Parts: sequence; C-alpha cells; structure tokens
Amino acid sequence: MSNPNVIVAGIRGRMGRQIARLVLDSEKLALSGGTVPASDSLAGDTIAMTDTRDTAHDIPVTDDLAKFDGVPDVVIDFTAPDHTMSLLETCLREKSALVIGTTGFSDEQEEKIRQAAEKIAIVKAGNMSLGINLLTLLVEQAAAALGPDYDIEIHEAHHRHKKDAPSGTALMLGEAAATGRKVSLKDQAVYAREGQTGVRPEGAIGFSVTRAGGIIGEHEVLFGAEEEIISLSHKALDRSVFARGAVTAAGWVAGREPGLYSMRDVLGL
Ligand SMILES: NC(=O)C1=CN([C@@H]2O[C@H](COP(=O)(O)OP(=O)(O)OC[C@H]3O[C@@H](n4cnc5c(N)ncnc54)[C@H](OP(=O)(O)O)[C@@H]3O)[C@@H](O)[C@H]2O)C=CC1
Ligand SMILES: O=C(O)C1=N[C@H](C(=O)O)C[C@H](O)C1
Repeated sequence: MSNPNVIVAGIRGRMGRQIARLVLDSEKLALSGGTVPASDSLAGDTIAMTDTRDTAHDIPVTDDLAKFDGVPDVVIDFTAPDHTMSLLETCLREKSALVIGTTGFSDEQEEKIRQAAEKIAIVKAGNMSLGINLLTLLVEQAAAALGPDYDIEIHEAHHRHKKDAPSGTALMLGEAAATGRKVSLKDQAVYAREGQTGVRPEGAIGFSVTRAGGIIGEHEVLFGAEEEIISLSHKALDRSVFARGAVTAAGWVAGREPGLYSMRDVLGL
C-alpha cells in the first residue's frame, strides 16, 4: 500500500515550511502539495523544496484545496480560521482527514469543526507539543487537588506576528483547569482587566498576554493562595516541537474513523 498523501495548507508560513520539510523526509507519508493565498505569486505553480538527502522536489501549490488533482488522505492546516473553514468544506466532500493546528476560531467556527468531525477524522490541538499536552494533565490534577483557595492565572507570551489572543494553548490550559475544578471555562474566564475592576471574583480563571519580538511560545499556570504559589510552566525553544507533533498526528489520523481527536489521543496520554 502506498503512503498516505498529505497536503500542507499555508505551506509558505512559519509552521507550514517546517511541516512540509518533515513530510518530505518522512518514510511513512508523501507530500503531494500545499496551499498559499490567492495573492501569492506561486499560486497555481510549484514550489521548489529539497529534502534532507538534498534531493530536489517541485511541490504543486494552489490557493484552493479543491483545485488539486487527486484526493488528499490528510490535510495539515496551520493557517488562519477563514482558510480552515474552506479546507473543512473540501475535506468533507473528499472524505480527507484533517489536522488542525490553527488557533483563534469563533464559537461558530468551533461548532462547524465539531459537526464536520461527525463525518471525517479531525485532530485539533492549539498546541501539538508533547510538553504542553502533558501539562494539560498536570493542570487538571492540580486544579482538582487545590480547590478554590488557589486563584488560577494563566499567562502566555508570543512573538509580535501572532494574530490571536489568548493563545490556543492558553485556552487549552484554561479548559484543563476548568475541568479539574468541575466548572465551565466560559463562566469563569476573565480575559481583560482595566480601571476599577473590583476585587477578584471567586473562582475566576484569569488570562494575561505578552506580545514581543520573536518569543516562540511561553505558558504559565499559576495557583496562588495567601501563603504559597504553585507555578506550572512550559517554554517552546523551537517551532520544530509543534511541527513534529503535527506530522505524528497526520500519520495517526490517516484512515481513521470520523471523530474529533486531541493530541492527547494521538500521544496516548
Ligand atoms: N497548534 C500548534 O501547535 C501551533 C499552532 N500555530 C497556529 O498556526 C497558525 C499559523 O501560525 P504561523 O505558521 O506562525 O503563521 P504564518 O502567518 O507564518 O503562516 C500562516 C500561513 O498561512 C497562509 N494563509 C493565510 N490565509 C491563507 C489562505 N486563505 N490560503 C492559503 N494560505 C493562507 C499565510 O500566507 P500569508 O502570510 O501570505 O498571508 C501564511 O503563509 C496560527 O493560528 C498559530 O496560532 C502555530 C504554531 C504551533
Ligand atoms: O502562533 C504561534 O506561534 C503559536 N500558536 C499556538 C497557540 O496559539 O497557542 C501554539 C504555540 O504556542 C505557537
């Protein structure tokens, strides 16, 4: 049987470039194309790439997944929410599996993804690293053990180019804390503070955000009581940690039953 063929959406982006290279080098997956915005001069053409053995490849790129000849087994998406929605439609039509790393979806877009996962296999995670996915387990445990005397604050820091806030990872960590506390994140989240805020609402899960320079991704979950502070944190040192996770997810999801899977499912955590 031939290797599952993969299309990398946003193939010229910070993540897309790294993921495409890893797929090219993979012995279990085949890179069959990539997407770029319609404004990109390479749309409808090919992009020259070399693998680690220095073999040259011309990879077809289009602005629309539906324009490729043949059906992708898996699409890997690290782009922007509107493009993800267009990929979702084509994946539903072609029954392709989808790995979604893109963050910053509206509630309505999240619902469309949930509905699509009734018909196709989707892995979705705001962070594809082993470290963060392990951290979500630890945060859930800590939140369950520590109880409401410990105020939960989540801080994230990213590079100046990031377009959404709080990060998808911060939201995953918030969901984990809420699950541990058996509350809904929607009810407890405090995303902004300014002026006469009043005292901290009991049970709030607070978020704060830094955007500066080239920070790849830093997250801290703090549990603060009157007498002590516990802090669980993660720092990404290289984007390859996300790219490797995405390629692992692509190999795992190819040919799988419909469903909305997490990186914890992929990693067996
Ligand atoms: N889950 C995870 O582990 C991680 C998730 N991310 C998320 O992935 C996303 C991308 O991040 P990053 O790679 O840093 O961002 P980039 O801006 O570097 O890459 C996104 C790419 O998608 C392209 N793109 C945008 N719209 C379209 C479209 N309509 N059709 C085709 N291509 C399109 C962009 O093109 P152009 O630049 O020309 O607009 C760009 O090349 C973000 O949402 C980020 O939060 C990032 C890292 C890890
Ligand atoms: O935009 C990024 O860069 C990142 N985005 C993801 C997020 O929103 O959490 C994951 C990672 O932290 C890098």
